[in-house]
Amino acid sequence: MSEDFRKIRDNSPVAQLQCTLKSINYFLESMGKKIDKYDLPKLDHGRDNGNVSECREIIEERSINVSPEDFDAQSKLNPEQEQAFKTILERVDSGRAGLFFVDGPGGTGKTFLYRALLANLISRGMIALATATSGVAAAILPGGRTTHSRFDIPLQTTDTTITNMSKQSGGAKLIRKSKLIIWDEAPMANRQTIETVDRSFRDIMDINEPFGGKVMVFGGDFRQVLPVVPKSTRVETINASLVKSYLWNKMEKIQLIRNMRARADPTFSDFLLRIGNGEEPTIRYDMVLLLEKLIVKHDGDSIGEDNLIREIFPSLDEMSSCAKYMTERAILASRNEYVDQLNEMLIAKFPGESRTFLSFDSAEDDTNNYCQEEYLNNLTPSGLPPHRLVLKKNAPIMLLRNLDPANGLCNGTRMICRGFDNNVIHAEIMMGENASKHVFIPRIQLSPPENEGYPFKFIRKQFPVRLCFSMTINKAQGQTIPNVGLYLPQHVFSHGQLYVALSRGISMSTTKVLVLTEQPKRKKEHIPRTSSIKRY
Ligand SMILES: Nc1ncnc2c1ncn2[C@@H]1O[C@H](COP(=O)(O)OP(=O)(O)OP(=O)(O)O)[C@@H](O)[C@H]1O
Repeated sequence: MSEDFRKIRDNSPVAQLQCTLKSINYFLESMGKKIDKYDLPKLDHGRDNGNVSECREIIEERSINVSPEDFDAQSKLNPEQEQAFKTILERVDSGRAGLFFVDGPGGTGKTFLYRALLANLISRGMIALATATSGVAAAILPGGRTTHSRFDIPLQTTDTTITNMSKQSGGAKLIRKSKLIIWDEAPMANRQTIETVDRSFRDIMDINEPFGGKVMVFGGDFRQVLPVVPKSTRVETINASLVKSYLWNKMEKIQLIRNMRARADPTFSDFLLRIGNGEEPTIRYDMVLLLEKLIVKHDGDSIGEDNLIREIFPSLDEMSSCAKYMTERAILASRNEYVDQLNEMLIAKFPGESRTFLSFDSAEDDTNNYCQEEYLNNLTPSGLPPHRLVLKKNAPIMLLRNLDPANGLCNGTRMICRGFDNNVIHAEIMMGENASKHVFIPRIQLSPPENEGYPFKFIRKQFPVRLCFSMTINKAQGQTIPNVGLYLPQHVFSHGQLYVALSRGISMSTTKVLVLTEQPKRKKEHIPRTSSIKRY
């Protein structure tokens, strides 16, 4: 690693050493560890290594390769995408400021458009940054990073906060050099987070214009999931939305309208659009009727879950080692407990010998030992791996931490478990720019977020992964899943959730829904059992 830094012009041995230590520290911190705990030369935290960081961050950006498909995307754009592409490129080439919002229902090709833009600028030697609110959305963009890690945004933002990037930092230098910055899944971000970045950019650029006069492209779909504000009312959630920001009216809106994901099945894409826009008529109790073709049938003799699994994962035994087969399918559910239940069923059916990895759980500051280990083992905080992690070779797994975003290891990255040892998992990345890359995942210490509400600091040492035959609807946002199942033992939480889940699919015949909730009765019309879902 230090070799990389040696190549940098004017880098003295001391700076080279500090650079290397800083890099190691960066990786260790992402695993919840501190460099000071290791027998290494001392890292000078106060040192201004802006030059060095600049080089590291800019070198990283400059090393992004444009894939031939992304380059070709420019010639495949549909008319609305092409218009957007031209408008944004003209703004970049003119050197003027630009603030855009690309709005389009799921599958209308927002990500496709970003990839075409990035390919064009990067291949002309410019720096164009791809960021997204969620790790999953970031992982499918070339060089994609979460906005939190890219802009060093504090966890708690207010109407006055700024980011942790200093004006001299490498991050700030990267911003100054960037010709275009993309922020995907912006509707999922709290407006204060976006405003915090705006204030920082004005400071970094020394220009009191939105985002310091940069060309910014925000994008997303307000029909999908909105910002998560813990324990908030509906009004508070709406107030946290980007549309309530002083920036919203300044954004030039670009509309994409054609569903490119489900373009081969117009009946399905029209149905999705009606669900997304809230135009699908409700029957009773705010329910919408799902088309018969989507429904997985079950009766007293068959267990619905088994039928759903068979629909989405046919011939599991023969296909278990095929990466393409695994990438193209998943069952979505609204809650972690349902996801766990389906994953347990699927790993039991999956061929091969299983290995169980138990976590080491502890409670910090619990000197009287009130928290028994057994109790801690039973806790299932969101975002943490299970205490009992059962793995098999070739099973699909999902990463739960941003271990190394620059190399595609983000919270939400889907991988295939290719092997394991006591303290390491060998995995192959399934999606995005880093697909097919082989990586090693260590056991690390993980804690739930502060607002999870435990009266002690809970620490779990485990591999930061969970099985992902099934995943939560939120985790699937932004992905195309050609064979998608939706498991609904209870009604979805929100209208957006149903829409996100269904719009991952590409056609009616490869999208299947298992509804186990009680159905409302209608007097005259026959409503197939299991065909309606509550909507808010
Ligand atoms: N112009 C196009 N030509 C061919 N395929 C396209 C085109 N635009 C999009 N696609 C394909 O359609 C699918 C959906 O596109 P994409 O993921 O970009 O949509 P999105 O608007 O980002 O969706 P979401 O909101 O769900 O994240 C992808 O498989 C993509 O490759």
